[in-house]
Amino acid sequence: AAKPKLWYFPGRGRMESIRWLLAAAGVEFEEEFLETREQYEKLQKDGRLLFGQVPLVEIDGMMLTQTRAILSYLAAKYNLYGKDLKETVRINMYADGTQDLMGMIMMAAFKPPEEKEENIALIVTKAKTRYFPVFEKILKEHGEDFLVGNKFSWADVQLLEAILMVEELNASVLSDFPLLKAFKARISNIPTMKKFLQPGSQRKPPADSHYVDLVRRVLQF
Ligand SMILES: CCCCC[C@H]1O[C@@H](O)C[C@@H]1SC[C@H](NC(=O)CC[C@H](N)C(=O)O)C(=O)NCC(=O)O
Repeated sequence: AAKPKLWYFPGRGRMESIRWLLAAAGVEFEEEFLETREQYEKLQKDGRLLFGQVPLVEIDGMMLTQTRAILSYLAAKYNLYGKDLKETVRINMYADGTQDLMGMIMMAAFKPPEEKEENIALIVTKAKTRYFPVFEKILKEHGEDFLVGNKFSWADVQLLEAILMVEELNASVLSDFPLLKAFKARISNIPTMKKFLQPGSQRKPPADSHYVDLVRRVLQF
Protein backbone atom coordinates (compact mmCIF):
# COMPACT_ATOMS: atom_id res chain seq x y z
CA ALA A 1 0.00 0.00 0.00
CA ALA A 2 1.09 3.57 -0.65
CA LYS A 3 2.67 5.37 2.27
CA PRO A 4 0.52 8.02 3.96
CA LYS A 5 1.37 11.52 2.69
CA LEU A 6 1.35 14.53 5.04
CA TRP A 7 0.81 18.06 3.65
CA TYR A 8 1.89 20.80 6.04
CA PHE A 9 4.45 23.53 6.70
CA PRO A 10 8.03 22.40 7.43
CA GLY A 11 7.49 22.61 11.21
CA ARG A 12 5.58 21.12 14.14
CA GLY A 13 2.27 22.99 14.41
CA ARG A 14 -0.79 20.79 14.43
CA MET A 15 0.87 18.09 12.29
CA GLU A 16 3.55 17.08 14.81
CA SER A 17 1.21 14.82 16.88
CA ILE A 18 0.26 13.03 13.65
CA ARG A 19 3.93 12.42 12.85
CA TRP A 20 4.43 11.05 16.40
CA LEU A 21 1.45 8.69 16.15
CA LEU A 22 2.49 7.30 12.75
CA ALA A 23 6.05 6.87 14.04
CA ALA A 24 4.79 5.13 17.21
CA ALA A 25 2.86 2.72 14.99
CA GLY A 26 6.01 2.07 12.94
CA VAL A 27 4.36 3.47 9.81
CA GLU A 28 6.57 5.21 7.26
CA PHE A 29 5.11 8.38 5.78
CA GLU A 30 5.96 10.96 3.13
CA GLU A 31 5.77 14.73 3.56
CA GLU A 32 4.85 17.54 1.17
CA PHE A 33 6.03 20.84 2.65
CA LEU A 34 3.93 23.95 2.02
CA GLU A 35 6.43 26.78 1.51
CA THR A 36 4.50 29.08 -0.85
CA ARG A 37 1.07 30.63 -0.99
CA GLU A 38 0.60 29.07 -4.44
CA GLN A 39 0.97 25.54 -3.08
CA TYR A 40 -1.67 26.26 -0.44
CA GLU A 41 -4.05 27.87 -2.96
CA LYS A 42 -3.65 24.90 -5.30
CA LEU A 43 -4.73 22.49 -2.53
CA GLN A 44 -7.74 24.72 -1.92
CA LYS A 45 -8.58 24.99 -5.62
CA ASP A 46 -8.28 21.23 -6.05
CA GLY A 47 -10.86 20.87 -3.28
CA ARG A 48 -8.51 18.85 -1.04
CA LEU A 49 -9.00 20.99 2.08
CA LEU A 50 -12.50 20.47 3.49
CA PHE A 51 -12.50 23.73 5.46
CA GLY A 52 -9.62 25.31 3.60
CA GLN A 53 -7.17 24.27 6.30
CA VAL A 54 -4.16 22.01 6.87
CA PRO A 55 -3.05 19.48 8.29
CA LEU A 56 -3.96 17.34 5.31
CA VAL A 57 -3.19 13.61 5.34
CA GLU A 58 -3.61 11.45 2.26
CA ILE A 59 -4.20 7.87 3.43
CA ASP A 60 -6.22 4.81 2.29
CA GLY A 61 -7.49 6.71 -0.76
CA MET A 62 -8.85 9.56 1.36
CA MET A 63 -7.83 13.22 1.79
CA LEU A 64 -8.25 13.74 5.53
CA THR A 65 -8.23 17.09 7.37
CA GLN A 66 -9.11 18.07 10.98
CA THR A 67 -6.27 17.01 13.24
CA ARG A 68 -8.32 15.15 15.84
CA ALA A 69 -10.25 13.22 13.20
CA ILE A 70 -6.97 12.15 11.62
CA LEU A 71 -5.45 11.18 14.98
CA SER A 72 -8.53 9.14 15.92
CA TYR A 73 -8.48 7.35 12.57
CA LEU A 74 -4.80 6.50 12.93
CA ALA A 75 -5.15 5.40 16.58
CA ALA A 76 -7.99 3.04 15.62
CA LYS A 77 -6.26 1.80 12.48
CA TYR A 78 -3.01 0.95 14.29
CA ASN A 79 -4.56 -0.49 17.48
CA LEU A 80 -3.49 2.33 19.74
CA TYR A 81 -7.02 3.22 20.81
CA GLY A 82 -7.88 0.82 23.70
CA LYS A 83 -9.64 -2.53 23.86
CA ASP A 84 -13.17 -1.16 24.35
CA LEU A 85 -15.16 2.10 24.46
CA LYS A 86 -14.36 2.75 28.11
CA GLU A 87 -10.62 2.63 27.35
CA THR A 88 -11.09 4.64 24.15
CA VAL A 89 -12.86 7.48 25.96
CA ARG A 90 -10.07 7.67 28.55
CA ILE A 91 -7.52 7.78 25.74
CA ASN A 92 -9.53 10.62 24.18
CA MET A 93 -9.68 12.50 27.48
CA TYR A 94 -5.94 12.21 28.04
CA ALA A 95 -5.13 13.02 24.42
CA ASP A 96 -7.40 16.10 24.51
CA GLY A 97 -5.66 17.31 27.66
CA THR A 98 -2.19 16.98 26.16
CA GLN A 99 -3.45 18.61 22.92
CA ASP A 100 -4.64 21.58 25.01
CA LEU A 101 -1.22 21.88 26.63
CA MET A 102 0.67 21.52 23.35
CA GLY A 103 -1.74 23.97 21.69
CA MET A 104 -0.58 26.66 24.12
CA ILE A 105 3.02 26.05 23.11
CA MET A 106 2.09 26.10 19.42
CA MET A 107 0.27 29.42 19.68
CA ALA A 108 2.99 31.01 21.85
CA ALA A 109 5.28 31.02 18.81
CA PHE A 110 2.91 33.46 17.10
CA LYS A 111 2.70 35.91 20.00
CA PRO A 112 4.76 39.14 19.99
CA PRO A 113 8.36 38.57 21.20
CA GLU A 114 7.91 40.85 24.23
CA GLU A 115 5.19 38.48 25.51
CA LYS A 116 7.39 35.37 25.02
CA GLU A 117 8.83 35.15 28.55
CA GLU A 118 5.45 35.64 30.18
CA ASN A 119 3.81 33.09 27.86
CA ILE A 120 6.43 30.45 28.56
CA ALA A 121 6.14 30.99 32.30
CA LEU A 122 2.37 30.55 32.06
CA ILE A 123 2.67 27.36 30.02
CA VAL A 124 5.19 25.83 32.43
CA THR A 125 2.95 26.75 35.38
CA LYS A 126 -0.07 25.17 33.68
CA ALA A 127 1.96 22.02 32.99
CA LYS A 128 3.15 21.81 36.60
CA THR A 129 -0.14 22.71 38.31
CA ARG A 130 -2.82 21.32 36.01
CA TYR A 131 -1.59 18.69 33.53
CA PHE A 132 1.39 16.85 35.01
CA PRO A 133 -0.20 16.32 38.46
CA VAL A 134 -3.15 14.61 36.73
CA PHE A 135 -0.93 12.20 34.82
CA GLU A 136 1.29 11.56 37.87
CA LYS A 137 -1.86 10.57 39.80
CA ILE A 138 -3.12 8.36 36.98
CA LEU A 139 0.21 6.52 36.80
CA LYS A 140 0.18 6.12 40.61
CA GLU A 141 -3.40 4.85 40.83
CA HIS A 142 -3.33 2.79 37.65
CA GLY A 143 -0.04 1.20 38.65
CA GLU A 144 0.76 0.01 35.14
CA ASP A 145 3.43 0.88 32.61
CA PHE A 146 0.90 2.66 30.38
CA LEU A 147 -1.83 5.25 30.97
CA VAL A 148 -4.76 3.10 29.83
CA GLY A 149 -5.29 -0.64 30.22
CA ASN A 150 -1.90 -2.28 30.25
CA LYS A 151 -1.04 -1.49 26.66
CA PHE A 152 0.78 1.21 24.73
CA SER A 153 -1.77 3.65 23.28
CA TRP A 154 -2.15 7.04 21.58
CA ALA A 155 -2.45 8.63 25.04
CA ASP A 156 1.07 7.48 25.95
CA VAL A 157 2.48 8.79 22.67
CA GLN A 158 0.99 12.25 23.18
CA LEU A 159 2.00 12.50 26.82
CA LEU A 160 5.61 11.75 25.90
CA GLU A 161 5.43 14.35 23.11
CA ALA A 162 4.00 16.92 25.54
CA ILE A 163 6.60 16.15 28.26
CA LEU A 164 9.47 16.68 25.82
CA MET A 165 7.94 19.91 24.51
CA VAL A 166 7.56 21.37 28.01
CA GLU A 167 11.09 20.25 28.93
CA GLU A 168 12.31 22.31 25.97
CA LEU A 169 10.87 25.34 27.81
CA ASN A 170 12.05 24.29 31.29
CA ALA A 171 14.43 21.33 31.62
CA SER A 172 13.61 20.65 35.29
CA VAL A 173 9.83 20.62 34.90
CA LEU A 174 9.60 16.93 35.94
CA SER A 175 11.56 17.42 39.18
CA ASP A 176 8.41 16.95 41.29
CA PHE A 177 6.98 14.12 39.17
CA PRO A 178 8.97 10.90 39.69
CA LEU A 179 6.41 8.64 38.01
CA LEU A 180 6.33 10.89 34.92
CA LYS A 181 10.14 10.75 34.82
CA ALA A 182 9.99 6.95 34.82
CA PHE A 183 7.16 7.02 32.23
CA LYS A 184 9.25 9.25 29.95
CA ALA A 185 12.20 6.84 30.12
CA ARG A 186 9.98 3.78 29.59
CA ILE A 187 8.03 5.12 26.60
CA SER A 188 11.14 6.67 25.01
CA ASN A 189 12.64 3.20 25.00
CA ILE A 190 9.85 1.60 22.98
CA PRO A 191 11.70 0.75 19.73
CA THR A 192 9.50 2.84 17.42
CA MET A 193 9.69 5.82 19.79
CA LYS A 194 13.42 5.40 20.32
CA LYS A 195 13.93 5.49 16.56
CA PHE A 196 11.77 8.62 16.13
CA LEU A 197 13.71 10.39 18.91
CA GLN A 198 17.03 9.83 17.18
CA PRO A 199 18.52 12.57 14.97
CA GLY A 200 17.57 12.28 11.31
CA SER A 201 13.97 11.23 11.96
CA GLN A 202 10.99 13.19 10.61
CA ARG A 203 10.45 14.85 14.00
CA LYS A 204 10.45 18.63 13.60
CA PRO A 205 12.35 21.24 15.69
CA PRO A 206 10.65 23.84 17.92
CA ALA A 207 9.03 26.75 16.03
CA ASP A 208 11.43 29.59 15.27
CA SER A 209 10.91 33.00 13.64
CA HIS A 210 11.63 31.50 10.20
CA TYR A 211 8.75 29.02 10.67
CA VAL A 212 6.38 31.72 11.95
CA ASP A 213 7.24 34.00 9.01
CA LEU A 214 6.68 31.15 6.55
CA VAL A 215 3.27 30.28 8.02
CA ARG A 216 2.24 33.93 8.03
CA ARG A 217 3.35 34.26 4.43
CA VAL A 218 1.54 31.13 3.22
CA LEU A 219 -1.65 31.82 5.16
CA GLN A 220 -1.41 35.60 4.69
CA PHE A 221 -2.16 36.62 8.24
C1 LIG B 1 -2.03 32.81 15.46
C2 LIG B 1 -1.66 31.35 15.31
C3 LIG B 1 -1.97 30.81 13.94
C4 LIG B 1 -1.43 29.39 13.74
C5 LIG B 1 -1.57 29.08 12.28
C6 LIG B 1 -1.13 27.72 11.89
O1 LIG B 1 0.23 27.52 12.20
C7 LIG B 1 0.35 26.32 12.85
O2 LIG B 1 1.41 26.26 13.67
C8 LIG B 1 -0.95 26.18 13.58
C9 LIG B 1 -1.92 26.62 12.55
S1 LIG B 1 -2.29 25.27 11.40
C10 LIG B 1 -2.89 26.00 9.99
C11 LIG B 1 -4.38 26.29 10.08
N1 LIG B 1 -5.11 25.06 10.40
C12 LIG B 1 -6.02 25.02 11.37
O3 LIG B 1 -6.26 25.97 12.11
C13 LIG B 1 -6.71 23.68 11.52
C14 LIG B 1 -7.74 23.65 12.60
C15 LIG B 1 -8.49 22.35 12.60
N2 LIG B 1 -9.50 22.38 13.64
C16 LIG B 1 -7.54 21.17 12.86
O4 LIG B 1 -7.45 20.75 14.02
O5 LIG B 1 -6.94 20.65 11.90
C17 LIG B 1 -4.89 26.73 8.73
O6 LIG B 1 -4.85 25.99 7.77
N3 LIG B 1 -5.37 27.99 8.70
C18 LIG B 1 -5.85 28.54 7.45
C19 LIG B 1 -7.22 29.09 7.62
O7 LIG B 1 -7.83 28.80 8.69
O8 LIG B 1 -7.65 29.80 6.70
